[in-house]
Amino acid sequence: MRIDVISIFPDYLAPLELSLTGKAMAAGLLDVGIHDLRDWTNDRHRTVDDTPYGGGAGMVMKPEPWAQALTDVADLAGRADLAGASDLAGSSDDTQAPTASGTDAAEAGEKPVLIVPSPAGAPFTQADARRLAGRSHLVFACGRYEGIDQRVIDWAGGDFEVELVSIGDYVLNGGEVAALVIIEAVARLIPGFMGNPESLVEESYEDGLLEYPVYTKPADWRGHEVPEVLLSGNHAAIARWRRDQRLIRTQRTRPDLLADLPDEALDARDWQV
Ligand SMILES: CC(C)N1CCN(Cc2ccc(Cn3ccc4ccc(-c5n[nH]c(N)c5C#N)cc43)cc2)CC1
Repeated sequence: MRIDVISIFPDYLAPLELSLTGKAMAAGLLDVGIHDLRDWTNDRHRTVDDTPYGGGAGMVMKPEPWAQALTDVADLAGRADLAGASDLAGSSDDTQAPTASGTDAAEAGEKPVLIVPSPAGAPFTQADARRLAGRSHLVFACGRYEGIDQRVIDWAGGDFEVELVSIGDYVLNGGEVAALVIIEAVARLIPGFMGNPESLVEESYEDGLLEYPVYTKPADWRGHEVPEVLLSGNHAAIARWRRDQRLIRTQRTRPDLLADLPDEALDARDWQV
């Protein structure tokens, strides 16, 4: 998979080089290009914003730099000679060979997905992460100010599959944090990304239930003891206890998730809180 991120604060995306994402890049599972939108401006002040038509507070991001940046970045999956890409770990120069997936996708005519974090976006879910993990080229447009001129979104539909997404019902100052969240949620689902794929199976939101509580040594910590069943060695009882804990936790914290589950998933046994 290739991921490109365009932002006026490219350093915001530096955390992608850490931990698993960094390892995935080094392993060639993931190619990440971080781009400064100002590289596609033509004036001395590298201007990316202007006052809003119709008046109102704040500034709006100009369309032309975005259109030029997106056009160049869309080609990246198929070409390695484009300047402006400050590719992260695993390939610091611009001559990085395009990833097979990226090239194949471009040749196969698969459009890159343009993900535009926005307060007006559709809620981003685990199902979206799973879906996007199957794509070859994701491009993130990280806006700032009052947002990006709407005509960019309308224009981009020709070369991209455009998705406006929101990571939650709270207000951020820009799209970079959302891009980091979405990239982490997606990248960890790329085959080979997580050391132990088993750890992806019983996860919150994967099957509609929150995960069970976890414990480690010591068995008695400041008078708080580990539930006895977990020390019993009875794997069937442990599995049943964990399942019950997931149901109890979900009912307490996210009853809305229970409503979406098929009856057979709710287990006839007595687990109600
Ligand atoms: C002046 C007056 C009337 N109002 C002023 C606030 N306006 C809404 C408004 C609010 C903040 C921003 C800042 N911003 C710029 C790009 C950008 C991308 C994502 C997000 C974002 N916020 N929350 C999320 N879950 C997000 C995601 N994903 C925020 C972004 C942009 C726009 C509405 C108008």
